[in-house]
Amino acid sequence: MNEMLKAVFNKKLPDFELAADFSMDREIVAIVGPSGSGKTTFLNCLAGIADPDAGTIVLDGRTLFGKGRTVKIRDRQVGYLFQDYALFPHMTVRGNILFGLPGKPEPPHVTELTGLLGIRGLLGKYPREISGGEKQRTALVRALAMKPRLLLLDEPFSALDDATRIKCREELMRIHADWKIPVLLVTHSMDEARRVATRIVKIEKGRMDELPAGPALLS
Ligand SMILES: Nc1ncnc2c1ncn2[C@@H]1O[C@H](COP(=O)(O)OP(=O)(O)OP(=O)(O)O)[C@@H](O)[C@H]1O
Repeated sequence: MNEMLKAVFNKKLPDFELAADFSMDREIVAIVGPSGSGKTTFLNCLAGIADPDAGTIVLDGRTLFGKGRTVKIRDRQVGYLFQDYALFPHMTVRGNILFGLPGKPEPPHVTELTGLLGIRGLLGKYPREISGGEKQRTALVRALAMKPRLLLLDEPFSALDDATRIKCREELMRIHADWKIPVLLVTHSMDEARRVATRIVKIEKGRMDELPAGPALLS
């Protein structure tokens, strides 16, 4: 396996310790587990929002954390779609997407993504003027705008109605087929994990375990 991401680290949380031992290729891996089990903390450590107490995180051969080194968030090239989308309310869809990108002209891949996700007509609107599904698409384009080497999605579809959720999932899978970057998807839904991911990892009280693939085992 061509290992794109390897994360082996520990982080103390109030009630237990997150013990991450995880690696992945250019695939979609679902992270499941009960509320408060450490899923978001795991993503935060990968993104650089939180630091492990000890261990290493290596992405595409580059050490992001460990061996006396902590690469800053903005230098990690990790795209992160937060649980609540976290769009800036005072910025338009275009402003949100291009925030943090150097230079003003819209890069061609952003034009392509906004076209693919059908939000070109919304670029001048503000988050309060668009629907949940449109916010989700905007947040996804923003997470992809800086061409990340790793994409983290924290319950990206949970606030959407069924039809929009199915459409957004399909779009994600199409983008993944195109970009072929590793994608980590936190979800509460086993059904979603099974539909979208090639592997499923369960976190429970900070312990990670790979679940065997196969619908019968994933009820
Ligand atoms: N910055 C923090 N300070 C103190 N405690 C924290 C912090 N971040 C997380 N925790 C605690 O660590 C545990 C794991 O939280 P985390 O958000 O990673 O869980 P989760 O699996 O993502 O939960 P959910 O599914 O509800 O989003 C929880 O008990 C939480 O209260």
